[in-house]
Amino acid sequence: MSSVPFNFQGSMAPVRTVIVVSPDAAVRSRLRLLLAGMRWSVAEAAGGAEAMGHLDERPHEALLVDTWLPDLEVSEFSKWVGVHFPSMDLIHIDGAPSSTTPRSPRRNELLHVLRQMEESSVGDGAVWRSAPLVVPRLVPSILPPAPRIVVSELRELNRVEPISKTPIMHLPGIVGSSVAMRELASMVSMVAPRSATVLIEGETGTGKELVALAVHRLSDRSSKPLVVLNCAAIPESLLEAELFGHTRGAFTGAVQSRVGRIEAANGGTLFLDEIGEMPLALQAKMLRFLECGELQRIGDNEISRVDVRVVAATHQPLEQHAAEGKFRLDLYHRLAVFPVEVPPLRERMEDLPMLVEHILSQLGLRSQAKRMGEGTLEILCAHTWPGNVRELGHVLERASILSGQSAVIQPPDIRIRSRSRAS
Ligand SMILES: Nc1ncnc2c1ncn2[C@@H]1O[C@H](COP(=O)(O)OP(=O)(O)OP(=O)(O)O)[C@@H](O)[C@H]1O
Repeated sequence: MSSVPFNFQGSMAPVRTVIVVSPDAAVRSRLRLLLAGMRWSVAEAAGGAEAMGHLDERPHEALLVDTWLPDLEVSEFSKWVGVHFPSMDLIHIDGAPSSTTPRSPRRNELLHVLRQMEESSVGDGAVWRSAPLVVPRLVPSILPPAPRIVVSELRELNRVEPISKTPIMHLPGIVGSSVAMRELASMVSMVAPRSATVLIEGETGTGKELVALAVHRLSDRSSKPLVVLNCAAIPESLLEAELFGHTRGAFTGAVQSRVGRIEAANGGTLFLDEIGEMPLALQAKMLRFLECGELQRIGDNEISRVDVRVVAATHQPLEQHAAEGKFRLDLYHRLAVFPVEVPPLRERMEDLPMLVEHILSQLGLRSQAKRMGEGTLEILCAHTWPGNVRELGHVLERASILSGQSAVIQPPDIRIRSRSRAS
């Protein structure tokens, strides 16, 4: 097959789009180069969830998927692709056929690129296929030529918490395969298709917002709006109008009538972040809405009905606050129809390597892609992460800046504020 050179001047824009899904940046970048030379426009994803994000943004013609993904079972992911994008070609990166997808004329072109890559790698003695970086013992004989994470460190981590054989449930955008995260994923997958109210509890930075997003995206409301309201970010005096809307002249400054967030979410999901910050008086009105689905704008005599699923999140001990009278107990019970707890990072440190991979690949979209040098994961593992995944993201972003032009983050680049260091 002849390859059509890619014209960088733009007269021959890339017309075919493919997502390369592999946890191995070297595999991704080699495929990107080869495919770009054949006029494929290539998007990269380090895992299944990231690939799903790309697919959500716009359709692609094909997916090249590695033999192992950090966040999803390849079979689960392939099944998901088959259901949601039945006309898209999915090819496993080792060239194995996929029974779930059709054979397009361009499939041969992609297989040709894979063969080219294999041949060029064999020439220099390297094995190109991506090895499962985080679970090296599953495929001990295949290691990538330049692993970004030192395998011995990963073995240590794997010893702490063996990877469960339970299939990984899919939570879009959420990385993790620890037992706790699998349990969370299974709970979310079960409740998402229902209309039950969900209360997401967990420390700051654990990913509660991502879980709320997953509940919406995995529900049959996903094509309808997801409206987010952070109860802590809006002054108490404005919160009621923001939620319920108002008529013109309902209060000083209400120069025109306005739809509230609840109404804006009709048919979809309303995510109330930091629900613990909602004033008590408004909690009573919220409870009434949750009980009967009826809505009355401020200043309006009319009552309307809306179909809104409510998902709330809090980092506060809401049950305790309810017992102390700081939060309405009846509202707590109404919200906590289905409570889910997002575990703190320190209780699922086995997720840390794949979170690091994920965050570095995200940072790599904005600037130079980096990998972790020897000894760096040990430093990260010694910390207790009070700010959880958000803190990890900040530490890695700082490390990435401090590493300058180098593609490798070294131990001195990792600066964790001593105030929050593990004792
Ligand atoms: N499991 C995860 N996989 C990938 N990214 C994650 C994960 N958990 C958290 N993050 C990232 O960490 C950051 C914080 O997550 P998020 O805002 O969802 O946390 P939160 O629990 O809602 O925090 P807060 O209580 O402070 O609002 C985000 O950038 C998010 O993308």
